[in-house]
Amino acid sequence: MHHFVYKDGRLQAEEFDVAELAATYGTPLYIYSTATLRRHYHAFDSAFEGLDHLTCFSAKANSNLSVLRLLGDMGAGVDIVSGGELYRALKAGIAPEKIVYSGVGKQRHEIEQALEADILMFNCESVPELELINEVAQEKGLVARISLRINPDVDPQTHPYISTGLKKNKFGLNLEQSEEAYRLARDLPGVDPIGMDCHIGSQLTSIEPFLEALERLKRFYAKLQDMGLAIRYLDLGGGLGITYDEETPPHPQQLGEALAESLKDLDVTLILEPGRVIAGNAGIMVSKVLYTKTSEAKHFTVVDAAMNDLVRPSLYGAYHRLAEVTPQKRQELPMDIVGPICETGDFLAQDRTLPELAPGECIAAFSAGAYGFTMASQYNSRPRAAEILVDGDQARIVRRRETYEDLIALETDALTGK
Ligand SMILES: Cc1ncc(COP(=O)(O)O)c(C=O)c1O
Ligand SMILES: N[C@@H](CCCC[NH3+])C(=O)O
Repeated sequence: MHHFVYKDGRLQAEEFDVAELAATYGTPLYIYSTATLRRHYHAFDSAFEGLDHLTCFSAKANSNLSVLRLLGDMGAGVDIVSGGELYRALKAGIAPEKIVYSGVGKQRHEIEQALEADILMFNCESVPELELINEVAQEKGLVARISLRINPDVDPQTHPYISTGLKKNKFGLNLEQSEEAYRLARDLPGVDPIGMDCHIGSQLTSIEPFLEALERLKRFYAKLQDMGLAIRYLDLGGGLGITYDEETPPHPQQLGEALAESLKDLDVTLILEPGRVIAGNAGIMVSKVLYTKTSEAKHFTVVDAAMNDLVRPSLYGAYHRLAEVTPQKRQELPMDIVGPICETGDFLAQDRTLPELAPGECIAAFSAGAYGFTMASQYNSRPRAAEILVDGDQARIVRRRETYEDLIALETDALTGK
């Protein structure tokens, strides 16, 4: 359920008319709904009520400061994968003791930054990383709380680019390597192994892969206990899918119940790192039709948003529902919705049957609240879109549209030095 619905034949974002928002703030435009973010966070977090748990929103899905703050105010922690995300999380007022840090390429300066901030734990993904965390912590006279990211070799049955828990993926350590690494961690003075972590992939539409991964982790947990390690946190990552088209992912409640059953004998705090399931359907991206044209093979609708604004269709062949902001009765036909970027792969949809769209009208790409703006770039020197957050009858610009000056702000002309 989200708060982008049609009323009297016009798309609304909570109490706002989307066409009016587009006219006021310009396009392409990301619009997020406060009520939907709150609703999704609450639905997710309350699905684990009764379990000792911490929900750490995955900042990579939507790292806008206002979104992080909104979720933080509801009690969320944050899952980060870079120093930049740590910086954002702290700026948004997230308590360091609710921050977990994953990623295969943490650098010394990022480790220092996270140690200084005193985050809850590092989800460590290799032995050299473990050794570096130990070294940096010792230099600072600190002890880093860590878990190891275990790659349980479970097929999440999702797009190959977003599977992360298969043995061919770069993430984490396999069970055998993890055992070795925990032995090492136990003896290193600069780290305190307090947790186990895994994240098997994104946009999962069934519970089974989560449970399979958990079973493997539980067997491993027993081994760690025998090794004398006091594991207090079990981080199961994120990954719960959403409906973009006709997918029917489990409700968080179903995941909560299944995990509660499986975890009942374990004395650990469960950490969850949901991203998409909270933010995905809490945002839309609105663009304006520029031109239409028909070749021998296809009808094209050219809009002012491109792959630099929303890359998921180009990158994964991902489906985003597209619909008119002010629908009218007219002929439907198959078309490609394409952007102005000079790449054949620049499309929001291919061979999609939609009403014949007219220049000047707006269309909305739904389910764009996660991995939408965060994956945007300035390719083709296109200033990035504005982001607005609506809350009932209030709308706030939470990131202004970039300007041409922004495009060159960090550059120096080698000739003039300016
Ligand atoms: C380590 C980690 N945690 C959490 C997430 C969030 O995943 P999702 O948005 O599918 O919930 C990701 C992304 O896949 C991730 O890599
Ligand atoms: N960016 C991806 C998800 C990858 C998640 C990061 N581990 C998407 O748009 O679906």
